[in-house]
Amino acid sequence: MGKTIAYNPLDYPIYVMAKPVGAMCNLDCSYCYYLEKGELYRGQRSNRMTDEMLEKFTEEYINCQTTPEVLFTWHGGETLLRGLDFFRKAVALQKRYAKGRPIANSIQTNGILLNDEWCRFFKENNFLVGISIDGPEHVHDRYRKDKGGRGSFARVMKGIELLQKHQVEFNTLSVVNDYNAHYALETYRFFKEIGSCYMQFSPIVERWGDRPDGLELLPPGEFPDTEMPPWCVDPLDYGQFYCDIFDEWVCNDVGRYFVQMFDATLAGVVGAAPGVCIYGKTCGHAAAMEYNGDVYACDHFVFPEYKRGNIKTDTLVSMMLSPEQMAFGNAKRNTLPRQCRECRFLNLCNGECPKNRISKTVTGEPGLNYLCAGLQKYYAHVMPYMNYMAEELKNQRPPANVMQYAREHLNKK
Ligand SMILES: C[S@@+](CC[C@H](N)C(=O)[O-])C[C@H]1O[C@@H](n2cnc3c(N)ncnc32)[C@H](O)[C@@H]1O
Ligand code: SF4
Ligand code: SF4
Ligand code: SF4
Repeated sequence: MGKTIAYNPLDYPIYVMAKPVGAMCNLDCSYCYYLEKGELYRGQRSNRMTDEMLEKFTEEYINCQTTPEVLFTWHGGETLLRGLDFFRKAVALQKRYAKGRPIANSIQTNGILLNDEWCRFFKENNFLVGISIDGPEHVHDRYRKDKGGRGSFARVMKGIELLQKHQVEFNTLSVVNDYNAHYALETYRFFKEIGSCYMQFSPIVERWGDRPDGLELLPPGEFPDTEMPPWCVDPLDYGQFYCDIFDEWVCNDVGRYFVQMFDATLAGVVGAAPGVCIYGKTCGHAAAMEYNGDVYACDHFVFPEYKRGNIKTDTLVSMMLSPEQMAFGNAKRNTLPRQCRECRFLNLCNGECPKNRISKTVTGEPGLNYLCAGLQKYYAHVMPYMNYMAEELKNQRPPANVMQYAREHLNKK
């Protein structure tokens, strides 16, 4: 595909998560889906984004946004390994090409390399920092280890203390795996204690396989009966994890702590957009760009068959509006099995993420989400409280009123 369209002609948001470094990290988390992507770039001289690529991306990314504000999202590998100078250049380039438009930056990191200098930079430039931490020490260190097999908890906590010292805005990103699924309340309370007001919990759902390109984790649709790594979460445990956290949240924490899943569910109940692709009707708006400019359908679909092109030869708009990418995004809705189409929670769940649709329905139809049983358990559990909050919102009263109702109701159970 040649470079044709440079400006976005549609009211279609385009997000591209950029990777300043490829599959390079100072940790070696057992469950990491990303480190093996180095196989796709074997033999390359470097896996760091060049300054030229950064400039090209910055200019084009700003120009293709239809909203006044432009949000840059930086991910890795370990994002901070690209060094502070790179991000100083990034901010300078953003200023140059934004021509007065507001710019926001969010960066995802394991937190190990944070020091005073990084934190000052984040504070001065208003970065939102996402920190990966799975819970208290025994939970976090279960899988988030370094290459010598040592847990990384103490180092991450030092990083969080530095962020707090410099008053950098941060949120936490955690996985839900076979282990911490059983420590829901301990994990949630730990995050409250360390001052994480915005929490996101992502399930681990992976399958092992043997692909000719050297990748060992599979996209959906391939090798249906293959083995799952032991750190994957059981669907019902996943549902219970959220139910346990919800009960504490709905009695005490509404309006003080934000859990992405609860916000998305409430949005669905009031008929608003969920704010996160996973629970949306369609997806495909958020691509991932490798350090060398290769663009993939989504960060969870970095496989050669989902590559949309390279920013050196194709524009972001032509890649994001390509028939393949549009079909990818619409497939989220168009390939739902009957069980989902007839599900009473469809408008909230929308079949969750297509990456996790690796199971079959009771009638043997493929494409059911692996987490379905847990999702149903969660939605059934929270519905009375979500409906209560929706009613309060409709009557222009604070949704936090639900706490009184929930305390009375849950205590009776
Ligand atoms: C791949 S890392 C890259 C950024 C950085 N190194 C970090 O750890 O935050 C991004 C996020 O993906 C999560 N993650 C890693 N492997 C995963 C998997 N198999 N399933 C779901 N999330 C995973 C990590 O815990 C982390 O929060
Ligand atoms: S720190 Fe991030 S990139 Fe590194 S191994 Fe862990 S999850 Fe993967
Ligand atoms: S595949 Fe999943 S993570 Fe990727 S855009 Fe779609 S819903 Fe979001
Ligand atoms: S809860 Fe299960 S059946 Fe219902 S929409 Fe979600 S995945 Fe489909």
